[in-house]
Parts: sequence; structure tokens; C-alpha cells
Amino acid sequence: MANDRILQVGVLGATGTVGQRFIVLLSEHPFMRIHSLGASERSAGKAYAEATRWKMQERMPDQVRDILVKSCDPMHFDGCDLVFSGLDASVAGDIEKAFLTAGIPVFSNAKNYRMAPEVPLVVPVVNSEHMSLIDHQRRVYGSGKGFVVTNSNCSTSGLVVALKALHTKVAPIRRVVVTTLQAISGAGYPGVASLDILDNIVPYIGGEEPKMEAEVNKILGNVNPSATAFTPLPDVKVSATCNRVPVVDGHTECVSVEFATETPPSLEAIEDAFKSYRCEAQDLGCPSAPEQVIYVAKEADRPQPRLDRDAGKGMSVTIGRIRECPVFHVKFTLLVHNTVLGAAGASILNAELALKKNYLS
Ligand SMILES: NC(=O)C1=CN([C@@H]2O[C@H](COP(=O)(O)OP(=O)(O)OC[C@H]3O[C@@H](n4cnc5c(N)ncnc54)[C@H](OP(=O)(O)O)[C@@H]3O)[C@@H](O)[C@H]2O)C=CC1
Ligand SMILES: N[C@@H](CC(=O)OP(=O)(O)O)C(=O)O
Repeated sequence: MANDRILQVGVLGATGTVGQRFIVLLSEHPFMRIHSLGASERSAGKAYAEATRWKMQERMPDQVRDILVKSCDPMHFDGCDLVFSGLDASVAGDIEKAFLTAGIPVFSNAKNYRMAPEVPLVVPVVNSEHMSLIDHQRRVYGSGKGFVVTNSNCSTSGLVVALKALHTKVAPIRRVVVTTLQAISGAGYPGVASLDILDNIVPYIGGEEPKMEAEVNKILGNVNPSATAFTPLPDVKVSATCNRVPVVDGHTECVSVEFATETPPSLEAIEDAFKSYRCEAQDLGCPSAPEQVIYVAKEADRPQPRLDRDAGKGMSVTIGRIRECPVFHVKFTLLVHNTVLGAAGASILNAELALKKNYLS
């Protein structure tokens, strides 16, 4: 992506699990530079290295160690072209609103604005065209240059990649049943207590199932011709069951799909649709777009989180075990990296797309 401009970026919630992933990804970004870091009053005033319990496998980048963490007030982020938000949802609503009304674009991971009618909920390898609602949102909020684009719940992000490939390249989808096996990093830090998760599976993640069931329809839906509203995908029902499993990173999902066709599509057509799936971010040459959006694993026992979560540097989805479903039409297992395509990586690619589409002038 030829880019003659360096973007100065801020990270809100920089000390958390998603915030740390932002720091790792941004430290190697070709044209985004970390300008300011924000977190709670507990962290404000401390150097980043002192405020943060660093949990990434990569070393903390030297460039951030001495940055003073600030409280999340827009006045502390004056020199930023945009901010990424990895804020806890209990505070994200008010803080993100303050930034966007101060004219600073926000790329958020939090759930607060995902289903708002004027907010694009964008998984960048799936529905980047939903950003066309940004101008309408700016008018609704009276926010000048400011706007908010959210990414989805981390489990939703992997699911919609598979469903989009099937829905657009094979046949319209009617019903989906999905069972997730979600990594502990999805719960942030310190997250789930070790006595709850070791030698165990927890068959409940608060609020997760209704989020997955609702977000899919918005993401796979369309924008109306005047780019002022989303029309959700009609008549597609999703039933989700979400489990927490003792895996550090990478959400696995067992999916069954029924198409709105009399005769089931062939397994070859389904595999071809996955393999040949491409997205706008690839065509626009965005640096964080994966080379291959979906990898199809041919081995009988893949995908596995430890072996497959870093496919495409965490921006690809791996799908395996594609087979006929005796109840619906087809079933398969997919894997998505929950803090990369499921969180920070998606936000960064959303910002690259917004730049390419001239929303960050
Ligand atoms: N983990 C994942 O896989 C995914 C997470 N998300 C969403 O991303 C967001 C971040 O998640 P995650 O990183 O896991 O959470 P963490 O709990 O690890 O981090 C939360 C961050 O929010 C900050 N924070 C908490 N309270 C305040 C406050 N009052 N004012 C300002 N900052 C505050 C914390 O700062 P401090 O350290 O100072 O307390 C920390 O930086 C959440 O909304 C989550 O739902 C979305 C998709 C995937
Ligand atoms: N709840 C997800 C992560 C997350 O925070 O999702 P959301 O942003 O939709 O609350 C998980 O536990 O894996």
C-alpha cells in the first residue's frame, strides 16, 4: 500500500490483553506510529513498562517502555490521527463517545456501539463496504472528522468469514448452529481463575451467545442505497453455544450450516469457495490483509489452536473437517486468533481501509 503519510495513533486500554496485542502489531507497522497510550487512573502517570503486566510472547517493544500512560481524556491525545480502543466495556461507551465527538476517529473492540444503527460493525476481511455509513454517522453525531468503527466479538469474526464465503460463493444460508471452544485470553487479564479452567471446561461465557447470534446478521447484511442504514441479512437464524477451554489463544468453532436450497451444494463447491475467497482489503493492498483469508486444512485432525492460530500472522481463518451434515447440509471446524483477527489485528486493518477510503483525511 503506497502511503506518503505517517499516521500518529493512540491506544486506549493499552495495558490490557487486546491493548498489548495492539502494541506488538503497531510496533512493526509500516506507516502507523504509536503516539499516546491510555488506560485507567490506576495506570495513568506511570511509564508503560511499569503500568503493564506484559503477557505477550514477543518482547515489549523498546519504543513504548518509557511512554507515560495517560488517563483516557481526548485532550491527552491531541496529536493523534486516530485511536484504537481495547477498553473494558464498562467504560468504553462514554470514553469512545468523548473521543469521536472531539473529532478523533475511534476503532473499537468493545461491544458498546456494535449494534448501534449508525455504527459500522466491520470484520475487515468480510464487510469493509459497511464503512460507507461513516458520513451518515458523522452527520448524526455532529462529530466533524470523528467517527467510530467497531469490530465484532472475537468468535463472530471467524464465523462470518466462513459464512460470507458460503453465502456469496455457494448458496444463500438459512440456518447455522455453532459451538465454540474459546481461549482464556478472550476473558482479558487475569481473566478466568486457574482453579476454574485447569483440567476443566466452563460451558458458559456471559453474554457471548446472544452477541454472536445478533452480530452475524448485521455483518452479512447490506447498506441501503443512500448509505444511511444497514439492512440485516433476512431469514438467517444462528444458534450459538459458547464454552471456555484451557487454551491460551485461538477460538475453535464447530459449525453446521443449512442452505436455502433443495439440493445440498457439493463438498467440492464448499471447499473451493473457502479456498478462493478474497476480500477488498487484499485488492486495495492493505499491509495487514492476509495473503490467504481462509486456509483449508486437509489433515483429519486440524485445525488445532496451538498449530494453526498464527496462520497468516493471525489474520487468516483455518477451516478443516469439511463434511456432510446428516441434520443440516455441511459441517466443519474453524479456528480464529481471538486477539488478532478477533480484535487488534482487525481494528488495524479497519484503519488501513478507512485511510484507503479517504475517511482519515
Ligand atoms: N480479549 C479478546 O480476545 C477480545 C476482547 N474484546 C474486547 O476488547 C476490550 C478489551 O479486552 P481485554 O484486553 O481482553 O481486557 P483487559 O481486562 O485485559 O483490559 C482492559 C483495559 O481497559 C482499561 N480500563 C479498565 N478500566 C478503565 C477505566 N475506568 N478507564 C480507562 N481504562 C480502563 C484497563 O486499564 P488498567 O490496566 O489501567 O486497568 C486495560 O487497559 C473489551 O471491551 C473486550 O470485550 C473484543 C474481542 C476479543
Ligand atoms: N467474550 C469474548 C471476548 C470479548 O471480550 O468479547 P466481546 O468484546 O464481544 O465482549 C471471549 O471471552 O472470548
